[in-house]
Amino acid sequence: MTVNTQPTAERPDPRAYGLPVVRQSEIPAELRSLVSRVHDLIDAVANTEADTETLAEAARTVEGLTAGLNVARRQIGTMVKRDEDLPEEAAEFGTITNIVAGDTNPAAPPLTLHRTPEGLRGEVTLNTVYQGPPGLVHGGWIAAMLDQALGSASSIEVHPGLTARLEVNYRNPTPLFTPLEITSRVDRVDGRKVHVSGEIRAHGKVTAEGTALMILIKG
Ligand SMILES: CCCCCCCCCCCCCCCC(=O)SCCNC(=O)CCNC(=O)[C@H](O)C(C)(C)COP(=O)(O)OP(=O)(O)OC[C@H]1O[C@@H](n2cnc3c(N)ncnc32)[C@H](O)[C@@H]1OP(=O)(O)O
Repeated sequence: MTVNTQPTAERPDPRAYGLPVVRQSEIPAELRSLVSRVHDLIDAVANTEADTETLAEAARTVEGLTAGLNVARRQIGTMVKRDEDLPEEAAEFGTITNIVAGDTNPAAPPLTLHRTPEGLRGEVTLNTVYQGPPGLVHGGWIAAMLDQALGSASSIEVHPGLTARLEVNYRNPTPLFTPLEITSRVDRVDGRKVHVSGEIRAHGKVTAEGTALMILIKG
């Protein structure tokens, strides 16, 4: 997708870029169930010490399932429309396979962010699939979650944009298997430049802080 990043006052409609849009309520319960089970499967595969016969049988089964699902694939860039209760021009769009928050991505935690009077807030608990150092969240993944939270703050509060610069300060280790609170907000808007910031907290203590510059895309 080529994104034209000229100044604009109106929220862009992905359909104008030839991108299909799926409403969240249109995602079948069966697909949500499959995504959840494969999410658990990824964790099981990453950690299994099962015998080789069990592993070989699992590989054959998964290969067959993969072929069955690949008979019909979504277009790259398919978007999901969130906040369905909001008018079209105020709704948030995101790619349906987004690695941090995608509704249909079994590798995503997923992180769901909600509006608060201060900005956005979400909670997520990560397992060893997201592990870097022993028992801790991978630093790249911390950056990815902050990027998502900061980008969403711009997208929801101002206008969608692309990350031009992201800085992360790792203040304390971010633990696995612990509810993480993620917050973000818009600090300043300067034309097409949106300055955003956010934090990740565990047990109320900041583990990572992020600041970013988002450049607004044209609608
Ligand atoms: C289609 C439907 C849409 C729906 C959509 C929904 C999206 C829903 C989002 C959800 C949340 C996602 C969260 C994940 C967000 C990512 O992961 S985005 C992916 C990672 N980022 C990228 O791939 C961006 C790659 N970089 C680029 O494409 C281009 O450099 C940029 C950022 C678009 C800017 O290029 P440009 O549009 O040509 O802008 P340019 O004229 O160079 O600069 C404009 C201004 O910004 C300044 N600037 C630009 N870059 C920088 C920088 N790095 N440092 C400082 N200043 C800078 C310039 O100096 C200029 O300032 P002024 O002269 O106006 O004072």
